[in-house]
Amino acid sequence: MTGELSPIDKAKYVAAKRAADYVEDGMRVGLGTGSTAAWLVRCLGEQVRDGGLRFKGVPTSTRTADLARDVGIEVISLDEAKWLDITIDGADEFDGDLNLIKGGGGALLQEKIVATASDQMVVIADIGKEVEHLGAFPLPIEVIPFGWQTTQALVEETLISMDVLGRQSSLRMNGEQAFMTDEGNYILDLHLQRIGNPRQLALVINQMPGVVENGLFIDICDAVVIGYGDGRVEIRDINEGTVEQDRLDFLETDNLFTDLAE
Ligand SMILES: O=C(CO)[C@H](O)[C@H](O)COP(=O)(O)O
Repeated sequence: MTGELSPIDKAKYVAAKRAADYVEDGMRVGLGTGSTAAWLVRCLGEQVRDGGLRFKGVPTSTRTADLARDVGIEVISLDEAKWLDITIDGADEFDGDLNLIKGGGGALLQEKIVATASDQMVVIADIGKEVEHLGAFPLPIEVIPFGWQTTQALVEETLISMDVLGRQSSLRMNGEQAFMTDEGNYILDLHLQRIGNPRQLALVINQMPGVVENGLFIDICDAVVIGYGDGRVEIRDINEGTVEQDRLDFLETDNLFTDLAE
């Protein structure tokens, strides 16, 4: 494994590294899913092993649970934790109101449940995830397998009648098979291009029979830690705007990769 990261991975890494500072001894922490969240889990694992950090993690997917255990984080279920101090997770898009599209990794249901059960949600993202209007990234919706094509037709007809759907929706695949979520459901990706009213859309989609949840996170995120490929990080807070601009170096990255390769 090489120690050299691409600019986008550097951006993800510095965002995750900075966000790890939010975690304090004794906290119950929601751990997101995806490549940026994986950096966070590795950074936190390092602090547990080398710095004596003690916290309990609630993963948002089996992937994150496996990684968290591998790096030495104590994993508990959401029901054991009951309520969380913070959730830190990635996103596919964030806008100026810190509304999000999530679910590119297919974990949106657990991610939304865990984030909503937290005192605060902090998103970690490279600057490429910032958008003026949500929707260029296909909006994932989780549907139950029973009658999924009927659900898909209902979603399409409703959204076309609302002038929201640009193109068709597609069933997410995993090779030849339908992609299956941790809950045994399917994902439909909606190709919308631009979402004019995300709040209304989220409500409309969730009212349809067969839909379990959608990937719009409205009024859930409190702050975004944004990483840049040159090592800069910026923190945007929902109430106070940009609250921090800093620069992290990458010296520790090589250690992290060496550790992972061992
Ligand atoms: O919502 C997610 C998983 O369901 C991820 O947080 C989102 O897809 C971002 O992933 P990445 O950090 O790999 O870009």
